[in-house]
Amino acid sequence: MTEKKRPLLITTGEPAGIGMDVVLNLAAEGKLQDFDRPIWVTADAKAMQVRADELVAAGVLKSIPSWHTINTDVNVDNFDVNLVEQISKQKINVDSAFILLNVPCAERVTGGQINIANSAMVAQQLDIAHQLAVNGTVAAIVTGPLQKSALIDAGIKLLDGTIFSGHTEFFMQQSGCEKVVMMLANQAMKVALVTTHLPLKDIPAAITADNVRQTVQIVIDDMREKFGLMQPRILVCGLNPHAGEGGHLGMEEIEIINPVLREFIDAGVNISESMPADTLFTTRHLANCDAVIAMYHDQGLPVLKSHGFGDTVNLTLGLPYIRTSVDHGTALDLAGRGGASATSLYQAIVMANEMADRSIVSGSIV
Ligand SMILES: N[C@H](C(=O)O)[C@H](O)COP(=O)(O)O
Repeated sequence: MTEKKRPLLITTGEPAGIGMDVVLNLAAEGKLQDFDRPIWVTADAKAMQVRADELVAAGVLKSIPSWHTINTDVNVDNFDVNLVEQISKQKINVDSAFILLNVPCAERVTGGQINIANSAMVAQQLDIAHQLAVNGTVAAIVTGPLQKSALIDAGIKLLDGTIFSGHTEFFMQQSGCEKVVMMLANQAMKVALVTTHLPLKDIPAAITADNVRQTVQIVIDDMREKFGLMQPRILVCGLNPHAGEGGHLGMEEIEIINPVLREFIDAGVNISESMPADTLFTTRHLANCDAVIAMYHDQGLPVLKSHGFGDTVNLTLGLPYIRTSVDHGTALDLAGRGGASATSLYQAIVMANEMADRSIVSGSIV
């Protein structure tokens, strides 16, 4: 038997949401065994069992998939080494769909009901994921949905002391990166963002030459490294309607965005100057483009999601490891009841697995 590759780690995120449901759906369909990598999943073991029972009772799962539970304690020294040793000593049934890393909740979980007493457990899953990925114990992280407002209400902060605004910012700060890029991808297009989770009023000030330059460079680097596209064709949205209409509808394109883009064009990169977003996102342009860079979240993502919500993957470029994610939220009304689609999670695992395989071939990660 050939040795398996390094594991992929899935975080189930908010326990009251559908994160556990979609993992169970894939496990029950045997789809977690499509990969020649072990699948590790962070969740509360008791809540996972209850959720599986609920999904069987709801007729969603025909039977409960088999998994193997390992208790985790992120506070012990060499947490990741201990974990690998613990797992290697266990006799794990080959039919186990996944290894569950038990991250206990403070209070009992009820599907659909957010309880901020359990938000620390959500953050702990991200801590575990970061540690295991940054040390190379796992090949990639695939994140399930969390409820940002619950973490904020629980007072959970990012490393820099600001409120919790998303996985993207969390992993960026934990990794000590000055800048990462949020990209969402589906069959129709890939869209990267210069700014992420900011109020609309704060966006113009965040469109600086440095920010645009760093975003473009990270997109180029990761299109090469993670997608194997050595000469990516990139189109860039302006900030203002009509990309500023020659300065009549805003000056950011003339003063900030285009000068930076011309640096890349002069260096031989296949990238546009800023284009009106409404015409950029038409079939004619998208047909000749590998990635779009949008200036802000709701300039790019509604277009992308309208072309494949449910089959879209969210990924973070510029991190020292691979992180992909589902495109949907916690769908509290569906937790434990059925109706949650696991297609985005599956696509996120497929993409993470392909990226991990590509990094082995290119030799950038052993
Ligand atoms: N902007 C993301 C989306 O539209 O899917 C979502 O808010 C998740 O963000 P994080 O991956 O940073 O949590």
